[in-house]
Amino acid sequence: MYKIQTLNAISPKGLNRLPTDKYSVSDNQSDADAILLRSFKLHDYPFSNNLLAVGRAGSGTNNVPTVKLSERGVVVFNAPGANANAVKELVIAGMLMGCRNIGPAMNFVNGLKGSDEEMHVAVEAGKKQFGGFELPGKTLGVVGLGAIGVKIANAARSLGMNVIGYDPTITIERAWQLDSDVEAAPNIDTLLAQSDFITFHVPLIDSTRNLISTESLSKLKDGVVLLNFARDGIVNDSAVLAGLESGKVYAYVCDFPSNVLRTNPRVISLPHLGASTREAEENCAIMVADQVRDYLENGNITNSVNLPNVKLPRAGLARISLVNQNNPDMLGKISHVMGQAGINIKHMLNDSKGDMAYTLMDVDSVVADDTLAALAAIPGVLKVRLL
Ligand SMILES: NC(=O)c1ccc[n+]([C@@H]2O[C@H](COP(=O)([O-])OP(=O)(O)OC[C@H]3O[C@@H](n4cnc5c(N)ncnc54)[C@H](O)[C@@H]3O)[C@@H](O)[C@H]2O)c1
Ligand SMILES: O=C(O)[C@H](O)COP(=O)(O)O
Repeated sequence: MYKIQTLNAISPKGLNRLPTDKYSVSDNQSDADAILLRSFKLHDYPFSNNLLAVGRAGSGTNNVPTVKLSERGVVVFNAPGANANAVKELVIAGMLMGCRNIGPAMNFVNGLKGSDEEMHVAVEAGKKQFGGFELPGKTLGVVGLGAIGVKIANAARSLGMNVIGYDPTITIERAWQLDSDVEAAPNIDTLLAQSDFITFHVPLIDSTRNLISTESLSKLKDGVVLLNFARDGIVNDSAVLAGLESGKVYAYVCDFPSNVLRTNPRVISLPHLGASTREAEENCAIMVADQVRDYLENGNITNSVNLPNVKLPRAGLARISLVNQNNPDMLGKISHVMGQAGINIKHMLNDSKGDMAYTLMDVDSVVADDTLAALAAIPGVLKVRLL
């Protein structure tokens, strides 16, 4: 029986992929084999020695201590693209809310008093304060052309916007998905200087902190609408405040409220709602549950952020799975142990990702405990399982 610890509410559609005869799923599990979570901050979590996998039912993994887990040979999965449409829809809504002054206009109406007749008079007299502008012909800058950024760029094109994108590490798959009229910015400064709207869809890492800062503010067009549905810290709140006060920034729409900006009338703050649709929650939960299950039962890895994709159809009597450091001669040492035990390797797949590597072997013999112990004793081997 595999023990699964949930640390956030995970859609039952996903949890149902883990059959009850093989899986015990609970929010109060000791010695879990796997953890499923959303935005729970895992950095100080006491991991059990049994832990094999962490499944983030979502995209961003900055709440997961991936380096620490890699050192323990734990595979970290996420659900790339599974909530991208939900974020795309909210960003399009955010652009419209920003340029049509929907937040201040709603506050104005909520503050009206008197009879309906008096209200109608006040509405007609007051509405001119909230006149806005339209999307077609304006330029949207998309920073980060991954699962979400590409969808937003394409949607904005279909709304008649010009789109400029910046992503120095765009994948071939995403580039194929991108509308051919999306222009590639050679650097972020070009994008900042040309855009009427700028939206961020990058992970929070050192190089993406403060992409909008007091220094970069001067590079923006006057009256720009900024959107941050990526992470707190990518846009600097004090810089936005200065931009709003000077008129450089027309509106700021974000998913990460702060006290500096929350009550500013030109700011729309949402409670981290980007992925909170029924569809996205189900997609993420199903994707991550399937991936974790395939890893626990078959050793196959799909969509891991710290290990390579390795998938091998089952063949043979037994399967050995090894997580190891990406050091020279690891395969030689592994093959040597198998040879010493007189075990012929029927199929073998090995691949690496950064400092980590992964090996799957199918064999036609019974594998004794001392062979597994000899594999585990190879310096650099972090996890060995017989499946
Ligand atoms: N608000 C929400 O609820 C919500 C939902 C999903 C994702 N997110 C956030 O959005 C981020 C992006 O999500 P995604 O699913 O599109 O991820 P993704 O991995 O598919 O795309 C991220 C893209 O950013 C690019 N990138 C990395 N560094 C960059 C840089 N310095 N400049 C420009 N581009 C850079 C990468 O090459 C990649 O193409 C996530 O990491 C997460 O933090 C938020
Ligand atoms: O990175 C993500 O997928 C989002 O920020 C969604 O987070 P959530 O699952 O906590 O809503």
